[in-house]
Amino acid sequence: MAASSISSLLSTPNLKKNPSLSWKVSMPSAFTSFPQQTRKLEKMFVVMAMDAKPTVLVAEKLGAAGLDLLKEFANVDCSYNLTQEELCTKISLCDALIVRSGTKVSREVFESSGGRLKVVGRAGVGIDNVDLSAATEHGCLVVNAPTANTVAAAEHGIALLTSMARNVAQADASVKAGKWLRNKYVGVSLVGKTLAVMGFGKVGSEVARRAKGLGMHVIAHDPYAPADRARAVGVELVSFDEALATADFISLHMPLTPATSKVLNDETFAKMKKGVRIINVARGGVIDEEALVRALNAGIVAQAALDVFTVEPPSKDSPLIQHENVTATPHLGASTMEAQEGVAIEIAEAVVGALKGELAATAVNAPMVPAEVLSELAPYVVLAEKLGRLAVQLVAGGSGVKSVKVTYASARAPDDLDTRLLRAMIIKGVIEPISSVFVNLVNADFTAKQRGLRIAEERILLDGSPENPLEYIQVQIANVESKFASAMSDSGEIKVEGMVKDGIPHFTKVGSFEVDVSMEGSLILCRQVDQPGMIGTVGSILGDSNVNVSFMSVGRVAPRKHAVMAIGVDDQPSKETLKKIGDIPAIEEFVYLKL
Ligand SMILES: NC(=O)c1ccc[n+]([C@@H]2O[C@H](COP(=O)([O-])OP(=O)(O)OC[C@H]3O[C@@H](n4cnc5c(N)ncnc54)[C@H](O)[C@@H]3O)[C@@H](O)[C@H]2O)c1
Ligand SMILES: O=C(O)[C@H](O)COP(=O)(O)O
Repeated sequence: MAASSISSLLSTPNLKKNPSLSWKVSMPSAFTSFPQQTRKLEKMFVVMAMDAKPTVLVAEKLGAAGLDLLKEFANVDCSYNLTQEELCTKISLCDALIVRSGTKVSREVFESSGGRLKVVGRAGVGIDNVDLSAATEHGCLVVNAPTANTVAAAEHGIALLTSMARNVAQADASVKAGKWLRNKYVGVSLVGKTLAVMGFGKVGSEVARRAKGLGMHVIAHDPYAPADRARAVGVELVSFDEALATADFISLHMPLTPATSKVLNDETFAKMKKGVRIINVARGGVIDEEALVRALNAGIVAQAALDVFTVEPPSKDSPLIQHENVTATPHLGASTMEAQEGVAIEIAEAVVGALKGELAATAVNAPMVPAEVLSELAPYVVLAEKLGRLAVQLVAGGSGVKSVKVTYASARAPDDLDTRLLRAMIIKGVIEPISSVFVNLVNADFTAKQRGLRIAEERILLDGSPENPLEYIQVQIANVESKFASAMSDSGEIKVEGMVKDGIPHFTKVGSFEVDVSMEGSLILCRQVDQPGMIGTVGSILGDSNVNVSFMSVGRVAPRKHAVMAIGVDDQPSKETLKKIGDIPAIEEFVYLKL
């Protein structure tokens, strides 16, 4: 593939005004639907012959500066507090929709749009309220505003920390009720106390800076953050268990992902210092709320200050909300004048740009590249992203994900294979599973740099026929510990490798073990004593749990020594099923990875 054809991937498609029509927008967008990697690539050139301005539905309050920007370009319908039914009715007349966290943009909304909806703008960071798969399948771009409310969220986290420590909310309510209970609301000091920041990203690092200013000793847990970045602000990165065991205060700032769902639960509360205090301005789902009530009643947790909840708004009668040691705010982390003006401008610019057919740096399910360019690279793009996902999920700790080395083995001459697209997808695969950031072709290198992630690329020129772009791709992550020791190379890096077979991405090597598994669904890796019956034993456990196996392969360095079994599964096995596999005597280690 000539380098020049790739450069067009990074350019902004020109908007062609068609004089024959009052307005014509061509939005070149080709989405590779990663969840269905084998899905034939679809080229979706959306042509909107517009006799009038596009219509933008603003379904939640948006700052005036953003509304003014939108009105210069489109008809703007501000309709708040719509029911799902009302939203589905209105959306069929709209070209763009802007929401915050309070509107569920479900598959039904995209279906009701009838193909007219071209972009959804999330005026904030988290897009867990938007059905991304449905958006992509319906050719709808999703953009967000990932940075404008960071400081606001951090300030709210500090506000909750300090007001909780001094019982401000409870004391205020009692004074307003005509009481004067000075002895009841004796608080605790912050200076010298230990704050554990769980998730050292944009918000978490800003909270850490402010807590240091309050004289607190700040530690952080974030398996993926570079240690030197934490040290730069006087924060020590520690293990999850160490954070729980030593913190006087715990502040949550990780995204809601399958790995962080209910990460605070009965088991982890039991590991905390008695009397710990919890702050959550991330996502409600990272806490098992019933377990938190139990921990509060048992005195394990002295107080909790919560801005986010698994169901919003929470029930007024919820035991958590009604608990006297809980301070609650209605998801106010981003609710400052300044933050709301910032996200409003950011999202308005992104939505207008998208309607003009421009690639947006804050696109979440970005249009990858025109189909004709991807037609040759499509399976390798999916392979690259999944290898990145595989590698980062194996990280167990260490000094953070700072250095990723990518090796491309190809018989193609260097200038006949532009790897920028593959590089972007590997960055996407490494960052997205551990962050609320969404990586696309436009922002990949910026996002990596922002997180202190260095990507080194190497080529191996192979002999043989150059008909295939690549023989294999290898991804290595250095200076980290691995959840699966067998994934470590002889030189101490996590190493995974893959190739494309018959158009399907295959996982072909982990550490020094050769395997061969189609990269569909999810993956179980086991290292076991190489002996007869292992495939059957593991297969039976999965079968008994109704988990369908898509692929199974065994790699070994020498017979009757050790082997690695790689099992592709269509469904996520339960924790109990995975435990049964781990309990097989011959299984020395295993790990479950979502692709
Ligand atoms: N309450 C609010 O109004 C409000 C406002 C802004 C952001 N948020 C939420 O706060 C969260 C963080 O936002 P951000 O902008 O800082 O995101 P970010 O992506 O910058 O930071 C998230 C950090 O979490 C880390 N992480 C991922 N998995 C982890 C794990 N298992 N354990 C520990 N750390 C882990 C990542 O490495 C990353 O550094 C998001 O969920 C976002 O939606 C809420
Ligand atoms: O993810 C975010 O940006 C915050 O949760 C803010 O959500 P909001 O826009 O509903 O305030």
